[in-house]
Formats: sequence, C-alpha cells, structure tokens
Amino acid sequence: MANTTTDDSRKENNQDLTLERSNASFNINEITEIIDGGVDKTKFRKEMEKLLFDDPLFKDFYKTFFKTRSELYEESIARGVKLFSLRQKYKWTDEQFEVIEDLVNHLFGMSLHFTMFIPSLERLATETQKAKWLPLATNFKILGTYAQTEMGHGTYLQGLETTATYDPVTEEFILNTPHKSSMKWWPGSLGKSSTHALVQAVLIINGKNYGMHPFMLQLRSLDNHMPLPGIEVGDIGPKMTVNYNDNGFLLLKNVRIPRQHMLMKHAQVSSDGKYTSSGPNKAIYATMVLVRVKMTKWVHDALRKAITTAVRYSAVRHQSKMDDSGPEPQILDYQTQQYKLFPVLADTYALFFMSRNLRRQYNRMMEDIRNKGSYKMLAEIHSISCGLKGLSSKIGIDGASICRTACGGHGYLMVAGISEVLGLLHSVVTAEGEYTVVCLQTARYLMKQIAKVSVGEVVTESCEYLNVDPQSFSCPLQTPADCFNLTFLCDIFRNRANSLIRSVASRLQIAIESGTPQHIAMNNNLQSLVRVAEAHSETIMVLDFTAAVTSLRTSPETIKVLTSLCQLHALHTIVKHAGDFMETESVGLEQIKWIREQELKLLEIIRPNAVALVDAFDLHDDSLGSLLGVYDGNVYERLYESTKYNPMNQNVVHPSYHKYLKPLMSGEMISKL
Ligand SMILES: CCCCCCCCCCCCCCCCCCCCCC(=O)SCCNC(=O)CCNC(=O)[C@H](O)C(C)(C)COP(=O)(O)OP(=O)(O)OC[C@H]1O[C@@H](n2cnc3c(N)ncnc32)[C@H](O)[C@@H]1OP(=O)(O)O
Ligand SMILES: Cc1cc2nc3c(=O)[nH]c(=O)nc-3n(C[C@H](O)[C@H](O)[C@H](O)COP(=O)(O)OP(=O)(O)OC[C@H]3O[C@@H](n4cnc5c(N)ncnc54)[C@H](O)[C@@H]3O)c2cc1C
Repeated sequence: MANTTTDDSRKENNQDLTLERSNASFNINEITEIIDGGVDKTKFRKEMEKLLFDDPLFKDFYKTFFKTRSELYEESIARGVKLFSLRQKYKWTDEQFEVIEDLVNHLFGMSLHFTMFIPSLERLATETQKAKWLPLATNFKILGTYAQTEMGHGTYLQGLETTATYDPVTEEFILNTPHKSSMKWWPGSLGKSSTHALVQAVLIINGKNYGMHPFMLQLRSLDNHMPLPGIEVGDIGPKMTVNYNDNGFLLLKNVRIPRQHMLMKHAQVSSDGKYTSSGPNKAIYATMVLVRVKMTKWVHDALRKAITTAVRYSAVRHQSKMDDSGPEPQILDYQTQQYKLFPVLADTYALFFMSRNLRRQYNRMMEDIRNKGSYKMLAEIHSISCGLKGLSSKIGIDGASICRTACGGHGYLMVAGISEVLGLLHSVVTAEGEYTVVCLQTARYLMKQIAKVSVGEVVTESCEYLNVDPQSFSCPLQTPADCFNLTFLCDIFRNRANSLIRSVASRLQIAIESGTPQHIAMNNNLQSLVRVAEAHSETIMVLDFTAAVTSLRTSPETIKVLTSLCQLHALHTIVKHAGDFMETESVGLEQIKWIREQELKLLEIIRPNAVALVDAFDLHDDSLGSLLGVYDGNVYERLYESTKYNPMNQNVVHPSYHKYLKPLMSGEMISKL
C-alpha cells in the first residue's frame, strides 16, 4: 500500500492511480526504507515533513514560480533563517540536515554556509583557527560563503588572479583583485547575505607566487551589514534557475587581514614570511571533493522528482486511441512512453545506489585522514567523484528533459516542476567542476593506472578490471536470455572500459614516442579521453547497482523488481553506446539485436510496478513541487486552482488594455503617429 506522506485534506485519489497502486507486486515501504537508510530514518524524515510542511513558509512550492527575484530572495532568506534556527533548536546532525535540504529542494538562503563554508573551515583550518571560527559559524554569529571562481577563471585554478600579498611589517595579507577578470564572480550567497567569505587567492611572499591558498575574509560589518572598506560586493543578476540565490561578485582593493586569517592546516606562513607546507599539495581542494560527492546524490534527488511527476502524470493522462472501439488509454500504456520513462526510472535508482556507495567510500577516506593522517585514498576518490559527478549530471539533464517532453504541453508549465529540476541540474553540470573538465581529471587518473598495469604495478580498486587482457575476453551472451544475467553485463561493461582506456593510452604513447609534443598529443585525444572517463563511470554505476541488488536483504518481490531496473539500466546504457560496445568487441551485432529485444521485454515487466516504483521514493507533495505529479493525481483541478495564484489574473482586465490595446482598437494610437 502507498505511504501517506501526502496532504490527506485534499481530494479523493484519482482512480487510475488507485488501480495502479493496487496492482503493485511488492511492498513499497521496503524500498522507501532502503532509500532512507532504515526505518528510523524514514520515521525522522516523516516527522520533518510534518514539521516543515505545516509551515506556510515551506508549503505549496509551486507558488514560488509566480514570484519576482527580490521576493524569491527574501523568502529564501526567511526559509534559511527558519531552518538554521530549527537546526540549532533540535541539534540536527549534518546528515539529518542533508535530509532537510533535500525536502526543501535546497531552496533556502545561505545554503553554502553549511555546504561549503563550514566544511572548508573543518578541512582547511588549524585547530586554533577552528576553535575561533567554528563556534561563530555554527551559532550564526558569522555567515559564510566559498569565493573561489573569478570572472576570468573558474576551471583553471592555477590561473586565479586574486592576490594575497604578505606584509611582514604589519603581519598582514593585503588582498587585491587587480583586474576586472580577477573579481570573484558566482559564489552563492555572496551578493547580499554573507558576512564572511572563504576566499581562495594566490599567495605572494617577497614577490614569489606560491599558488592558490584559502583566506578568511570579513566582507560586511556585523552591525549594519555594510561592506567593509576596500570591498565592493553585489549580486550578479538573473540566472537560468536558482534565482532565489544571491550569487555574487566581489572586488577587493588593498584589503588588509591579519596573518592568522590564512587557513593554515596544510600550508603556513610564519610572522617573518617563511612558507612551509604539509600534507598533499591538493589538500586545499578538499571541499570541492566533498561537494562533488554530494552532487551525485543531489542529481538522484532531482531526477526522482522529475520521474515521479512524469510516471504519475502518464498514469492519469489519457490520450488518443489504440483501438477505435476502445477507450482512450493511459499514455503510460504506449510502448514509446514506457521507452522514454522506464530507462529514466532505472537510471534514477542506479544513481541512488552509486551515490550511496560513493558517499561511503568518501567517509572511509575521511576517517583515514582524521584517524591515521593517511591521504592514500584521495587520488582514487578525487578521480571517481569527478567522473561520477559529471556522468550523473548528464544522466540527470537527459532524464529530466525526457520527463519534460513526456508530459506534453503541461510539462512545459513551470508548475509542472520539471523545468525547475532541469534548471537545477544544469547548475550541477557546470558548478564544482565543469563536465568535460572533471571527466578529464578521471581520464588523467585512468591513464596513470593503465601505465601502472603495463609495468606490473598494483592498480586501485575502481580500476582492477585493467588487470585483464581484453584479448582474452569473449562476449558471454550466448542466448537472448543471457542479456538478463547481471554478472555477464558487468563483464561487458568492464571490457568496454578496459579496451577504450588501453586504446587511448596506446594512441597517446605512439604519438608522443613519434615526437608529437605531449600537450598536442593530449589535445588530439581529448574527446576520446572524455569518452573513457564516461565508460569508466558507467561501469562503476552498473557494478554498484548490481552489487546493491545482489546483496539486498529484503523480500524476493522487491529484489525482483529492483533487479529488473538494474537490468534495464545496463541494457539501455549499452544501447545508447552500442557503437562503443561493438567497436571494443564487448558485444557483437547479434547480441545488440537481442539486447534491444530484451529491453522491450523489460518494459512490459516493469509496467505494472511503474507507479509503485515512484511512490517508493515517498516524496511529499510539497517537496515534489509539481502539480502534474501530485500524489492524489487530481492534476486538472490543481492546474485550474493554480490560475488563482497567478498575478496575471489579479485584474480581470489588465492595465495594459487601457494603456495600449484600447487606444489601438479605437484608432487613437494610429491617429497620434
Ligand atoms: C520542483 C523543484 C524540484 C527541485 C528538485 C531539486 C532537488 C535537489 C537538486 C539539488 C541542486 C542544488 C542546486 C544548488 C546550486 C549549486 C550550488 C553548488 C555550489 C558550487 C560551488 C562551486 O562551484 S565552488 C567552485 C568549484 N570550482 C571548481 O570545481 C574548479 C574546477 N577546477 C579544478 O578543480 C582544478 O582546477 C582541476 C581541474 C582539478 C585541475 O587542477 P590543477 O590544475 O591544480 O591540477 P592538475 O590538472 O594539474 O592535476 C594535478 C594533480 O592534482 C590532482 N588533483 C586535482 N584536483 C584534486 C583534488 N580535488 N583532490 C585531489 N587531487 C586532485 C590531479 O589528479 C593530479 O594528480 P596527478 O599529478 O597525480 O595526476
Ligand atoms: C549555479 C552556480 C553556482 C556556483 N557557485 C559557486 C560558488 O559558490 N563558489 C565559486 O567559487 N564558484 C561557483 N560557481 C562557479 C563554478 O564553479 C564554475 O562556473 C565552474 O567551475 C566552471 O568554470 P568556468 O565557469 O570557468 O567554465 P569554463 O572553464 O570557462 O568552461 C567553458 C568551456 O570551456 C571548456 N574548457 C575549459 N577548460 C578546459 C580544458 N582544460 N579542457 C577542455 N575544455 C575546457 C569547458 O569544457 C566548457 O565547455 C558556480 C557556478 C554556477 C553555475
């Protein structure tokens, strides 16, 4: 039976949805608990939904679509302040706060305070610095952001131009953004809200450039919020989405800060200007790794909203006829609709299991760093998280676009909620490392791993498949039924990635050995390098999903339905990249035909459980933020109701009629020309 997180005061459930729900072959609560992480966590989430969505500040998400930017900003600050106060009152942990962030769609002001500012202090500050700033930050005496990107450089951190020049006489750093291109541009909550910023700037001592380092900078007075001397700060303007957020710009002119305001956990400057460093030189990039890991889960959160909307709407929407004498079918019954939506549904689940595993690996790495001072896993986690952040954002954008179009005209309305999801996903594909750029980081790592294999060195866990010689591989699919064998499918993914990696590595080696300068050889293979990063990341996703479904401790019915999704995720990914799989002889032409047939069979298998599989995400209507995807399915009534909130309908006759249309129609306008 369905969970009861929706607003019961509303109408009767739509009959189609009721029937769909009664047809489910499994207990949706089992999946809900897996996704929440256990019964207690489901209970906590439901309590939080009650707490939040009884409050008008967090209710009826769709009304935000009718607001101006300034109203959106103000409302988001009110939400942020409420959430921060509740966090303190109830002593929510970071993990619990992440649940809250998801419930409210990250739609609250100052979100970077907890997403980046505090984690940066935790990772980059010394114990003394932490003792000073963390209590101020966690008690909201200071509100912070992460200011790294500049107008001229976001990707290439070695090209940053903001300078922090050490003055040993006063024991201060002097901060400057010397050119227009050096101004900080993009940091969230910088424009109007933050009192402080973690500024990444190039450290200069005695004229020597030591590269990017983190500095704590107070931006605004704590009395009246005015910018401090030498600081110009403001909002960068309307964006594709996240318009509630005051992403900002920042210019600095000879702003002096005490020496102790450089975050010195990994690098230190003594009072007489001596530079020392400890730990790996990329340790100052630590916060970016954390956010990339989190983003893979954010993509799952976003995509499950889009797919819930699209599947439920497809179950209540009837259109056209399959058979002249029959009724208009649910659009979900068209094979084409299923082929659009079920692979997205499968991807959404794949994203969940992948992001859960990535987070676990990240947590293990952090434990190693904290307890043993060991950074051994850092390179591996950096490489995996880059590729998976990139891949998940691509899957998210593609999937949400499909959901949008699958909802026809109504899907184009903002109140359908999918455009908002899509816009948010577009921010994820770019922020925290642009897609191509992060893929290339993964590819760089893969090239190093394959070089290790060639000299008999041990490779890291995610690359173990490189130890196999692709020459010894033969496609394990002997019959169409083999296409459902997850062990076979995993081997096929491993072989495709292995072959692609080896072939690019060998092309690079040949080019370099024949005298092509390394940077030219790299550039000539850049697209292939992105492709190997994608292949590697897709392999990880399939392996993670398979490992999860084959080790689940739940009912056979639930395992069965999740296994079908895992199979569909793998088969659909093969079909999307059939060229790659055939080129690497991971599958043959015959197998591709079987895979296509089996994919269609899976649509039929999944169809009876489609609604239950999105219900299992157990999204509260106020979190879903879509009038097409509401739990009760009364879509048309909701759409009509929404016109009441539309400011365009405030006056029956709009003032522009009197100003323009009437004079045109009466001839007055033309006679004036
Ligand atoms: C209905 C509604 C429904 C709605 C539903 C919605 C539901 C929910 C949806 C939720 C949506 C919410 C939306 C909120 C908005 C978004 C907020 C996000 C905030 C974003 C904040 C930011 O955006 S903040 C800025 C991030 N800005 C970058 O991300 C710069 C990229 N650029 C680099 O990151 C470096 O520039 C780059 C390339 C590594 C090269 O760095 P470089 O040049 O120094 O290094 P090289 O390439 O030379 O590499 C040298 C060696 O360093 C190694 N290495 C490099 N990085 C390393 C590292 N991190 N850790 C360890 N090792 C590392 C490498 O592996 C090499 O190792 P080796 O030598 O052994 O090979
Ligand atoms: C919503 C949002 C929120 C953000 N929040 C913050 C924040 O809080 N703090 C902060 O500091 N920053 C923030 N940013 C900035 C963000 O981190 C950068 O925009 C991002 O890292 C991309 O860098 P860029 O803009 O320089 O893109 P560019 O690097 O200019 O990318 C443009 C194109 O150039 C290509 N390209 C660039 N370099 C290479 C290369 N080496 N090889 C191949 N192709 C390349 C890219 O693939 C891309 O196609 C935010 C951005 C967004 C959109």
